[in-house]
Amino acid sequence: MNLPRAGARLQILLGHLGQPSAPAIVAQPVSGLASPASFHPEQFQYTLDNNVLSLEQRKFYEENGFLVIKNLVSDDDIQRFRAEFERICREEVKPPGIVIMRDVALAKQDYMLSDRIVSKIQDFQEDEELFRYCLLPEILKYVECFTGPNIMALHGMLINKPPDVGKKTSRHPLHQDLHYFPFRPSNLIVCAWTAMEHIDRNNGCLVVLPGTHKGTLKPHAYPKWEGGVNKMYHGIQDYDPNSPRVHLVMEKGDTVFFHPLLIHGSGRNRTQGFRKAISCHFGSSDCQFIDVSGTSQENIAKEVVEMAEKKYGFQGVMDFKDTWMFRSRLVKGERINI
Ligand SMILES: CCCCCCCCCCCCCCCCC(=O)SCCNC(=O)CCNC(=O)[C@H](O)C(C)(C)COP(=O)(O)OP(=O)(O)OC[C@H]1O[C@@H](n2cnc3c(N)ncnc32)[C@H](O)[C@@H]1OP(=O)(O)O
Ligand SMILES: Nc1ncnc2c1ncn2[C@@H]1O[C@H](COP(=O)(O)OP(=O)(O)OP(=O)(O)O)[C@@H](O)[C@H]1O
Ligand SMILES: O=C(O)CCC(=O)C(=O)O
Ligand SMILES: [Fe+2]
Ligand SMILES: [Mg+2]
Repeated sequence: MNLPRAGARLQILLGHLGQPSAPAIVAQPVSGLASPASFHPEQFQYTLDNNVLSLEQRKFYEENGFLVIKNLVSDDDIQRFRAEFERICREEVKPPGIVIMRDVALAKQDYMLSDRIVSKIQDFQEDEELFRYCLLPEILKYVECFTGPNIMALHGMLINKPPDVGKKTSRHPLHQDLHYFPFRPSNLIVCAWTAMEHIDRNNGCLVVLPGTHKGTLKPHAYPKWEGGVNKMYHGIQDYDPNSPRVHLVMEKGDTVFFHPLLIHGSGRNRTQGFRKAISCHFGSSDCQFIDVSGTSQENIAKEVVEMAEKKYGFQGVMDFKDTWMFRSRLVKGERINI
């Protein structure tokens, strides 16, 4: 078999295929995390006991499902991520495993690959320069409040939201990131998302529906948008249109941590600039894979497996769980289940 460059982890994965896989657990309702040492054990379900968050911050996350930390990532680091992103767009470096996405409205313009057509890069775990983001102590310090000490980087993205060409394709429909993930419990997963410049409603800031992390995972599908929808940008069909929305205005370096059930999206970019953010999903390595067969996640599982088969050029050997197994990397503590 022609092994892809995605590296050792994929080889290890393939070596294990055909052997009995780790038992999958079935999706279960989210139960509260025991927090024996907590002062108010019954109060905290979404955060772990720690000395990092103030009581006020902890209560805010519990209630709202997100927390913004101002000025967390330095200008120097952001400059380095930007420079590496530009190198990748110019194809000066080609990190294995990376997935480059163009906006659907720009896809058919056959420009050379450049930072003016790339809307997002996914899976930068093999790019040591971008992966530095997932290792930053100031990020991990907060991540640990949600995941505990054994931390996996599950998925990195650098988002380069393009100016909207008038078709509104630059929007990201309202969704829950958990839709993409075959592991649980959800409370041990968190996204860190850092603004790489000033971001507000003009260039398409993050929009969140506070408190929705207390709900369940909703069915997702492609929104019926006239101007087209980007590949895999599934959205929630039946969200309450009157549910209060918060537009997160952020400065360069500000970082929001949010729960994978929090309903969020991002609006149209009305400026001529490419709005940049860098993010990573983290999870506890104590999480366990679930079998998504027969659940609302079946549609995305099928798409991701098809994409992975296309990318790596073989069929029928990978399932949804495998695609996640070889992309994730340990960043702190010990690797246990995932
Ligand atoms: C294991 C490897 C797979 C990993 C995949 C990544 C999985 C991501 C899941 C993680 C979720 C994390 C948490 C939440 C994240 C929420 C999201 O961001 S979901 C959005 C993620 N989507 C992607 O990452 C898509 C990745 N992009 C691609 O794979 C490609 O860019 C592509 C969209 C498939 C196009 O690739 P390519 O074939 O190289 O491009 P072309 O040859 O130019 O076009 C072919 C064909 O596709 C049309 N097209 C191009 N771009 C898009 C687009 N953005 N949306 C829709 N359609 C697109 C193009 O028009 C061509 O069509 P034609 O009819 O065949 O001419
Ligand atoms: N018709 C729609 N269906 C589904 N999601 C939508 C729709 N219109 C907007 N959204 C999503 O809802 C979120 C919030 O939209 P909202 O209109 O409040 O803000 P915005 O689009 O960011 O700002 P503005 O309306 O000023 O452009 C965005 O994530 C957007 O992608
Ligand atoms: O537009 C953004 O930066 C957010 C995108 C997002 O929510 C996602 O990719 O999961
Ligand atoms: Fe998201
Ligand atoms: Mg709008």
